[in-house]
Amino acid sequence: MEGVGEEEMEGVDHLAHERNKSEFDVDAMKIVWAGSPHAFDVSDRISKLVASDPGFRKDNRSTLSRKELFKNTLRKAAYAWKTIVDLRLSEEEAAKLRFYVDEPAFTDLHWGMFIPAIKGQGTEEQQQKWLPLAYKMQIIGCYAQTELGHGSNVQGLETTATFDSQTDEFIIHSPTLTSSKWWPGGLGKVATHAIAYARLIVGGREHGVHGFIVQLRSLEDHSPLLGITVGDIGMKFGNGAYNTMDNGVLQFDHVRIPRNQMLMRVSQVTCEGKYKQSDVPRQLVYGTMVYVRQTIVADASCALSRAVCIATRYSAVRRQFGSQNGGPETQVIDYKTQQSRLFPLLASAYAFRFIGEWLKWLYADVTQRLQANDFSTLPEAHACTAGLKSLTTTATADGIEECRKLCGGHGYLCSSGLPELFAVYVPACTYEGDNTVLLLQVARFLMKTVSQLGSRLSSKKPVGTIAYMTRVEHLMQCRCGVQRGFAELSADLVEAAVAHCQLIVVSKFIEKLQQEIPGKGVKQQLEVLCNIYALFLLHKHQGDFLSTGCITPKHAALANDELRSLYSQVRPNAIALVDAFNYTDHYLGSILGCYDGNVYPKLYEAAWKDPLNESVVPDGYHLYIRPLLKQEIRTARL
Ligand SMILES: CCCCCCCCCCCC(=O)SCCNC(=O)CCNC(=O)[C@H](O)C(C)(C)COP(=O)(O)OP(=O)(O)OC[C@H]1O[C@@H](n2cnc3c(N)ncnc32)[C@H](O)[C@@H]1OP(=O)(O)O
Ligand SMILES: Cc1cc2nc3c(=O)[nH]c(=O)nc-3n(C[C@H](O)[C@H](O)[C@H](O)COP(=O)(O)OP(=O)(O)OC[C@H]3O[C@@H](n4cnc5c(N)ncnc54)[C@H](O)[C@@H]3O)c2cc1C
Repeated sequence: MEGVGEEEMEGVDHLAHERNKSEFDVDAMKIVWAGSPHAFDVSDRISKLVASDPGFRKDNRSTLSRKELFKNTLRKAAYAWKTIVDLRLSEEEAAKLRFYVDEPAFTDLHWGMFIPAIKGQGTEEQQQKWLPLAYKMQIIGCYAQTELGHGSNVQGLETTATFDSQTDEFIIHSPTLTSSKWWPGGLGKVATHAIAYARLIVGGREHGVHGFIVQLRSLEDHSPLLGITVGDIGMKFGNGAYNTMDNGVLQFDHVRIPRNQMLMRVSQVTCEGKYKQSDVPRQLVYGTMVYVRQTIVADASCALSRAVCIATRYSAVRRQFGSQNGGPETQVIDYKTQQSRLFPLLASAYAFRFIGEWLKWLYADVTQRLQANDFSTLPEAHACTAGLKSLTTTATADGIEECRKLCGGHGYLCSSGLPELFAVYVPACTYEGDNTVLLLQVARFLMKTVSQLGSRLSSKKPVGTIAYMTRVEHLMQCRCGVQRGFAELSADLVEAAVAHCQLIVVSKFIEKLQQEIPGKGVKQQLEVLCNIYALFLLHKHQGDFLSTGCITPKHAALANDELRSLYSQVRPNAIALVDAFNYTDHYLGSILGCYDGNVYPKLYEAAWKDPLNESVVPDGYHLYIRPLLKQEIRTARL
């Protein structure tokens, strides 16, 4: 372009000066972030494969109508599946490919809930029948639990499954409007089968909510089967965003299914109509939700790190005020206020990465124990997955919005990638369990633990977390001490639950640092981030900590001074710390966050691609504006 200055030239790394400041081995940190050299290799290879394939382009999403958007999502899902089959990708590589395609779609629920539900709650025989069909995508499944009238309260679901011993079948029925299944992803237009949750009725007796495999649509022409009314529930928050997903509505009108389509690992119904409850806790029926909650924690670190990567790179590019004698203005990343807003989010992204790793281990451990009928850690696993899902999704949703604000006006452009990221992400605070409802589960668990163990919740925490542990105990004692009911104190108990989850995140970050971490300066950077995460929360909740007496106002002031010092230590490494996420520009989908930092020319170029700029004179000018300008409307009205 005419008069393009050096600072606007393509192919120049406008963040090179920032990258040269790094005090640690970025490639080694990429391995830490990915989890292992193998995980890094898979991630790196697959993200570049997706980024380089025009079949996965996503920069046009905000200009498509809902129907065009949805059809494009189906195209991409089919294209992704073809790529997986043609390249013979492994399950791990296929999951990474769906992740980097970065579009909410029916496949999320097919792979993320339908298959895990059959694996977790189906008998061996049921797994052998249904899993091969599901793995080959010869059936497409969804997870149909929530209803119009009930979501949080699973025991309040109204759909019925009545056993007919004459025909050895269950009759699945929606007795009321509010029993209509409502929200299941993939249900609206695509799924051929559902895991439907219904109240089991055998011989006139109710046995609570169980899961059933129900075919919804013909595998020949995709038409709904007899007794099935199904459709999409309509537009959701944001324009593109989650509207690539067909969240659906479903009504059953006395739909008959064979008895062997009730998921029978946890409990069984015999052909004689006998209900048998295995000697496993009934809550295993909820096992799929526990599984998805732990994946959502890992996903939180991905979403938050994307937003932080965009905001950090742009904060290093953006200059505003502070020019000395005509020199360059100040990079906004150098302002202490920008650092105090941005760097705790950078630290949180790493903290959530490591807690996600630990939770994955905890879930695998509890699953292994369940196989040996050892249910001893199930309550803790439920409380941890519920609480950490709540904590990390709330912090991530708030963090993405903060990153948008950290980018000023340009953060509000779709081309920044932040509005879409926020709109796609925020339902994570609701789905898989409303965050408050889940914290109440944690509060119940804490109450039980306090009553069993006395005041000390657990001594199994690293030294650095004594203040955090004392805070939880103090919050619990203040609430449990008084003789008022759980409901009356629930708002306070939820605060104690949050404090407990923050204690877990801090202690697991500290434990991570006790491991061998290779790479020049890598461990030192993580120690800085761990201290930022811990001290930022201590500063934010210092009222709690001061009331425990385990820190004094002087300590609180020192902590704040230390935070500022830590921000200064992060500053030269900030760009390298977000480069370590190893995101492609395609996956980031953000002009503000592009790797080379060449923001302004890209913003300017993108503007002209907007359909509104296809004509210089906009549609509607001659009909509405010209008459206005020519006073024709005014005289006409007179
Ligand atoms: C890749 C990323 C993107 C992923 C992309 C994903 C796309 C979107 C996917 C969204 C899919 C969905 O939203 S699927 C639908 C999600 N729906 C939900 O999460 C519903 C949330 N509600 C529930 O989970 C339940 O209703 C509860 C836990 C809130 C209440 O259940 P309840 O049956 O009434 O039980 P309650 O009386 O509270 O507790 C009885 C006892 O059971 C225990 N208990 C309760 N639940 C459990 C459990 N799951 N596991 C073990 N134990 C449990 C309690 O601690 C208690 O123990 P004790 O105290 O007696 O010892
Ligand atoms: C994008 C998206 C995708 C989804 N996908 C699926 C899916 O694939 N399959 C599926 O089955 N479901 C799905 N859902 C449904 C989702 O799981 C439920 O919406 C969620 O569990 C919350 O339940 P609810 O809607 O009944 O909220 P409610 O429980 O009605 O929440 C409303 C308010 O009531 C409060 N509240 C409720 N109970 C209590 C209590 N006991 N104490 C204090 N406060 C309380 C909540 O905190 C909240 O503030 C999806 C939802 C969304 C938004």
